[in-house]
Amino acid sequence: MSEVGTLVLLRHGESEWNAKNLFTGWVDVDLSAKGEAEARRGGELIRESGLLPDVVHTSVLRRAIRTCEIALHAADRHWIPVQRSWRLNERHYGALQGKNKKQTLEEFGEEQFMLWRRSYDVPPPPLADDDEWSQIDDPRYASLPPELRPRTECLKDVVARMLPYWYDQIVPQLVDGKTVLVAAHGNSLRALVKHLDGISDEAIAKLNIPTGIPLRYDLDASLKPITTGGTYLDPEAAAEAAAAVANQGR
Ligand SMILES: O=C(O)[C@@H](CO)OP(=O)(O)O
Repeated sequence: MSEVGTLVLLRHGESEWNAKNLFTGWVDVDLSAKGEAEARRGGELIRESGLLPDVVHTSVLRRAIRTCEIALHAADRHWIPVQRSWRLNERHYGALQGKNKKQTLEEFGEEQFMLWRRSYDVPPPPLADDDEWSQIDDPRYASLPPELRPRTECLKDVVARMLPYWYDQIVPQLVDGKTVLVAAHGNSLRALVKHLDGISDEAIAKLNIPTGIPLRYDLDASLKPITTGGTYLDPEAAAEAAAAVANQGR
């Protein structure tokens, strides 16, 4: 049992671009039909486990917002308060946004591909402002000062922009004893898990988070996980799906 509230992490269900094997980042794609079903199943797992969230946090991207809605509907918790922040967005994938993962692997080779995809501190080249997949004119980021608006990010950058939200918005609710659901993305959740579990910059490269399977973290009074790595509500499906994420591009 947690000494504070319980944290539940949920990566969005499969997106249309996950299905097409495209780097996505801040591009605002929808869920695929399979992703909608995964989100529903995620909500059912939440309901069956009795882990009923008091509050939910999402990114400002459609795939996380819709996953949250579908899952909470299935869990009969559609009415809880929602907070959204760009700080929970997927990693901005820079010039890789919109590119096919397999073609990128073939063009640049395994080493460069994995550096861009999973190294802690090597960002892809920046995305040009006039690129069709740029978010530079997107009204949802209009109030962000220029120095906070990424044109590319590595995981280290995601940790740096996500942590203020963790400390200011999520931690106070956990300390208050709430069950807090965070519906976000593969790499923004990797950033959070790295922080929670104290994973090294090298070891984080091997961690992949599957779509649509809730990951429960019980925390002690100092916000450290009681079980390192947390517990997936469907561990077998999570192991299989995480291996599939690791193999994308092949
Ligand atoms: O394309 C992306 O934005 C992410 C998540 O789908 O991909 P990856 O797992 O390759 O970091």
